[in-house]
Amino acid sequence: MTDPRTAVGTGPTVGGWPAERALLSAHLVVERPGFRLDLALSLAAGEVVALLGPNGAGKTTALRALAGLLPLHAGRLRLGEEVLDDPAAGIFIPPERRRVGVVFQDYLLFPHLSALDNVAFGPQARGASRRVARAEAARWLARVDLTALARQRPRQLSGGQAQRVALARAMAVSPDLLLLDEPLAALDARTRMETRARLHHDLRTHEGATLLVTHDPLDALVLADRLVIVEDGRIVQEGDAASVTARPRTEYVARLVGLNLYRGRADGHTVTLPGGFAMVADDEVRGDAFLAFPPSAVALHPQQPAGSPRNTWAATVVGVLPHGDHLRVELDGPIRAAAEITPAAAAQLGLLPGTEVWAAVKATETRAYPY
Ligand SMILES: Nc1ncnc2c1ncn2[C@@H]1O[C@H](COP(=O)(O)OP(=O)(O)OP(=O)(O)O)[C@@H](O)[C@H]1O
Repeated sequence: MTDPRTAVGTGPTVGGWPAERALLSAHLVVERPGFRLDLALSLAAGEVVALLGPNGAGKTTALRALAGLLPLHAGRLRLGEEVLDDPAAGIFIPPERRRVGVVFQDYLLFPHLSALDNVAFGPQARGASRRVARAEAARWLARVDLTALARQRPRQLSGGQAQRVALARAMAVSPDLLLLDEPLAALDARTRMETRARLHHDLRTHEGATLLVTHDPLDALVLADRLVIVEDGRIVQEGDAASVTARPRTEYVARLVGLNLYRGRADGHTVTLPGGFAMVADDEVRGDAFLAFPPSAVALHPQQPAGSPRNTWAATVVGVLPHGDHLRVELDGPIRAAAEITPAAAAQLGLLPGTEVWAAVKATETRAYPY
């Protein structure tokens, strides 16, 4: 069989596959008062994609449209060989007839049913006999290591266990598309870490495509092969974690990956930012460009540092916040920037809101790239 990844084609690709060969191919257009979702999404079989974005970006709307809980106003949704939604052609397949499994944020387990019957619900709703559905459910519970809890009701389960029952329930219908809406958000930090590792393992064995909606960059980085970032109903950036974190293209993405990011005009190694402040970067770019550097690259001094080929500027401290075992210092000046320094350095500088300092960043720690 020809590997579609090596097939010749000039069209758009998804995870290295031509988009027309993707398992899921969707153009989702949903209109709401004051909001329009307009996203093109393609997912390959076995691929895990994280949909990330700020509040109100349209992530849940996209997930609901894929599940069939919201009809498209325009566009088209194909999963495998089947068109699930195509308003222009008058096609709309209801949720229960889609090969789609959903894990909702609060899991939505039936409180009066045992874990086993919760998982058996899907296969039974799709026509399996009670006996077959329960056998199938037992197999799925074993797969997520919950056989011992099969008879428990949801209120007798911990958050992590309930999450895994919800996952088993979604997977028990052998979905071509698995949708996870903030699957770890309801868990405390410790359970979250363990459950994330479990989920990573379980998703690797899922043969269909998986779309994960999350706010948490760590979930996205650990669980997903590819990130799709949505702002105001549109995709603003997509790619694997390494390329997105190396070259953020919006302020939201820069904050997500913890970088200072600016837009300017580049002329070789110099990037001039709005307001006229110019910075020197290692990269050579011409024309419209992004300039990015991590807060950890910003050194703070009481006086202007002399004699080094650095980017330096006078700044005013506007805030100091703990950040892990460091402090994050918000600076105002010719540019707004965040610096990350040790508590010892902060004490030496006597940093308080209003303190005047000099900031310095080496050109070698500053990246410039076109947009
Ligand atoms: N039931 C609804 N009726 C009308 N508008 C809605 C409804 N639900 C959401 N919206 C609007 O649609 C837009 C997208 O919301 P959505 O919930 O999809 O964003 P989100 O990215 O999932 O946000 P969050 O991260 O806060 O869950 C927002 O402007 C929201 O106000």
